[in-house]
Amino acid sequence: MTAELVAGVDSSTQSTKVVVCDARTGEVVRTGRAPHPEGTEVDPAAWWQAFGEATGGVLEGVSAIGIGGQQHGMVTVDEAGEVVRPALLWNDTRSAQAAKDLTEELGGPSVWAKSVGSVPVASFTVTKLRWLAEHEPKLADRVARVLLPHDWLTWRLLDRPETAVTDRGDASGTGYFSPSENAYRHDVLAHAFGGRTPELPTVLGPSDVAGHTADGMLVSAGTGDNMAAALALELAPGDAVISLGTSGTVFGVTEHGSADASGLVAGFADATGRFLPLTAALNAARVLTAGAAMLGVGLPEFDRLALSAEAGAGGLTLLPYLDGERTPNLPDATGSLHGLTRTNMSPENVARASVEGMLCGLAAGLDAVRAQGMDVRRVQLIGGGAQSAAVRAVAPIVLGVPVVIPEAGEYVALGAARQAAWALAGTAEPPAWLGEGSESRLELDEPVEAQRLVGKEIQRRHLEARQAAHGVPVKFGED
Ligand SMILES: Nc1ncnc2c1ncn2[C@@H]1O[C@H](COP(=O)(O)OP(=O)(O)O)[C@@H](O)[C@H]1O
Ligand SMILES: O=C(CO)[C@@H](O)[C@H](O)COP(=O)(O)O
Repeated sequence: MTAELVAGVDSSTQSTKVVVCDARTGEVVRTGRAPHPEGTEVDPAAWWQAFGEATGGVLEGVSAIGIGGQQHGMVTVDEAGEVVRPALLWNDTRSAQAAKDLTEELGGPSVWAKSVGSVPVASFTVTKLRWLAEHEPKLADRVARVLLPHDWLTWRLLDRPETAVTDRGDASGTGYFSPSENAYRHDVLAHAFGGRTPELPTVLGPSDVAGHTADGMLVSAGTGDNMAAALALELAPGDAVISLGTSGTVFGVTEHGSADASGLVAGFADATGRFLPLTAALNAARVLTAGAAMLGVGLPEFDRLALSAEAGAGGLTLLPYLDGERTPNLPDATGSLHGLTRTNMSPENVARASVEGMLCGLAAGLDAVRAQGMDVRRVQLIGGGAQSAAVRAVAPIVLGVPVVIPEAGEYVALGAARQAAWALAGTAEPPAWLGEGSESRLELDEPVEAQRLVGKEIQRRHLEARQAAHGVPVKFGED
């Protein structure tokens, strides 16, 4: 008997990735991939083209497909179904002032955290709509529908039906959806968008069917990329994920939603009906690629340099805010290197400080989700940056908890495929895909006590440098 096949798509910041899996076991039988253009403002047509390239020749015999996508991006569509302007992505910081204004206008951080689970920063769709209303009002007037990247791709795949769809996970990153009430806050949207009330996609349940393509493929609801990764990893209580892609995210699945008035933790929904408290840094894997480019080497040599330096980089501390920062909320920040001396100024130490600086931001994220009541006993490290040997060596030291690397895989695409298999099966629970396969996870060496102390010292220096350069208060261990 031939296996029934499902496909999952990850339309992330830098590329589209596709996996085709056996619907029963999750075994990957085919893959595809295509790059996205650079920039924080992208014509969605480029994602559609990348989707076509990545799926070309790969979807034969596939019964169902699900799309996971980068969160928050603002896709605006007019009455005729045409895109009004290029999408503003999650890492576009031009709406930072709009985020501040909206936070004040609608009652302050705790009111926002209680009503939509998160305090808006420039990443959230709602702030991008405010920016559009203020800076491009004529274009704003043309907007008939607002979609997220995964909503728009699903809608295109279904040949632009009258009603577009989304899911609770991705909707929770808009800033106008309440994960605890499971309902849009149309009032918040109208306020932000100067009284305009564009149509929003219908929010489907976790295993609902969005529709069928012209050639009969079932399409599932799809979700945001972090929610899709959580679905693939079948997270248990005590498990946190750190994803090192363009963004550096820290998240776990919880039964109860979070409402962090400090704004560090976003109180998202997950893709199973539960919740996904998450911190997101703007600077992750690209800190390593930028570091390697600056030193004039490739990634393997960059890793070798970082690994040949001592832990602590001879006293160098890199604050890696190369693209501004979101957590902490420093949209206009730039990166900086602290503690340079004639003795420690070497390529090895700079490479090491880049890896340590990136991971210190994520360690602060772990402390923030813990402060929201998340139990963190272990970290699963995923995303492109988790392939780095230097990251694998430094992560256990800086994060201070056991770290595992799941078997190499595209976890966002796998989660989207698992959702498609779930919708296809029509069962109460998603198919169990990990089973025995999870044994192939790589458990990284746990640090000895001396390394743990060095890790704490590296983090202390990071937080102190951050305070000195950006005035963010040091709350070591509970940041
Ligand atoms: N071995 C490696 N060392 C460091 N970074 C890597 C390595 N392999 C891939 N990357 C980086 O990972 C990033 C892509 O990761 P990915 O999770 O696909 O990102 P995104 O989901 O944001 O598109 C790129 O910046 C790439 O340079
Ligand atoms: O904004 C967030 C999470 O809130 C990002 O995590 C985006 O969802 C993009 O993810 P990557 O493309 O970096 O994986």
